[in-house]
Amino acid sequence: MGEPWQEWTVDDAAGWVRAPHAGDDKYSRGVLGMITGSPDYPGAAVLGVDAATRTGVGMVRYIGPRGVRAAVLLRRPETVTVSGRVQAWLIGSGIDPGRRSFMLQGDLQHALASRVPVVLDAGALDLVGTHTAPTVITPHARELANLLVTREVEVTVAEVRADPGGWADRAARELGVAVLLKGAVTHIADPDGDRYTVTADTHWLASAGTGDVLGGILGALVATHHEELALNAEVLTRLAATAAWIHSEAARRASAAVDGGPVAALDIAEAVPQVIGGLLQR
Ligand SMILES: NC(=O)C1=CN([C@@H]2O[C@H](COP(=O)(O)OP(=O)(O)OC[C@H]3O[C@@H](n4cnc5c(N)ncnc54)[C@H](OP(=O)(O)O)[C@@H]3O)[C@@H](O)[C@H]2O)[C@@H](O)CC1
Ligand SMILES: Nc1ncnc2c1ncn2[C@@H]1O[C@H](COP(=O)(O)OP(=O)(O)O)[C@@H](O)[C@H]1O
Repeated sequence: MGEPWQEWTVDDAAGWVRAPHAGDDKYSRGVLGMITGSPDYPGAAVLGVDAATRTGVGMVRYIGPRGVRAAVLLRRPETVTVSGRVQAWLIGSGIDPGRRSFMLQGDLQHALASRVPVVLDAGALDLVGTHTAPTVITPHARELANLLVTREVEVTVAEVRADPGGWADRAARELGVAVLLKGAVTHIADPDGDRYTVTADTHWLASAGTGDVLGGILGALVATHHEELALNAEVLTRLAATAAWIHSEAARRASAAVDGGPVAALDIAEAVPQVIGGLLQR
């Protein structure tokens, strides 16, 4: 038996955000490398880069096809689109695993050989287990069921939806990585038995691209905590829970700003700095 599930609170989240200090520069704060988006899904890259930038990372290095780079730069001109050293990778949002170009395969191999912590999302979930760096995966129920089936664990989407905690936990043990299973209640588990939940405050979150925003928030938190992660890889689950909490709270604030009305993915990214400001004041 692992630990009981613990709902991640505002005070828990406040322990995992930090403001830069006088001695910092963009590199010491952490650089997030992102291999996301594709000609079919350029928006996923734009959403993830915007969310990561607004979470307060030192630099985002975006690696992707020319047209997607242009879209990213139009929204976030501070993004650097040349390769270089990074402290963490976010890989897979908006990538079709069945349509990886030769160039993309090379970029993926290079990223996964670099041994810095990795967030694997959407079209990169199949890469779990191909590298040794600390890893957190961010599937929704269908993606988790598909991934487990490829690893010879018989499970259906309906079964994952009926027992998300049990399957997040099982996946963490089977795959040997931290798992953030998305849903109205997000379950975060790791192979050592850490288990956290984040219960979404608003169901407006159930719309296209909000998962890409969550990936950006998490990637930024992982990059900015690279020093702690180098000492203790278990920190990944706490960063994942914090990312889910910030995401939920940003959606709540964005909806509250329109009297409880609908929010779209970019609205959530735009609310992130205020959420982080509030956490820093605690
Ligand atoms: N702006 C962007 O760039 C965005 C990019 N995104 C990126 O897209 C990629 C794919 O992610 P995803 O989670 O959407 O796809 P996936 O897990 O393959 O599920 C497909 C399943 O859905 C079902 N289905 C489809 N239509 C349906 C319908 N009308 N009503 C009911 N069911 C329907 C379909 O069922 P079928 O039609 O086969 O019966 C199939 O089972 C991923 O890389 C992500 O990052 C997204 O974040 C969005 C914003
Ligand atoms: N019914 C719901 N209520 C609240 N949050 C939800 C609900 N359904 C999904 N979410 C959240 O919305 C996000 C959807 O992410 P994802 O499924 O990856 O979508 P996309 O691929 O379109 O970005 C996740 O953060 C998930 O936890």
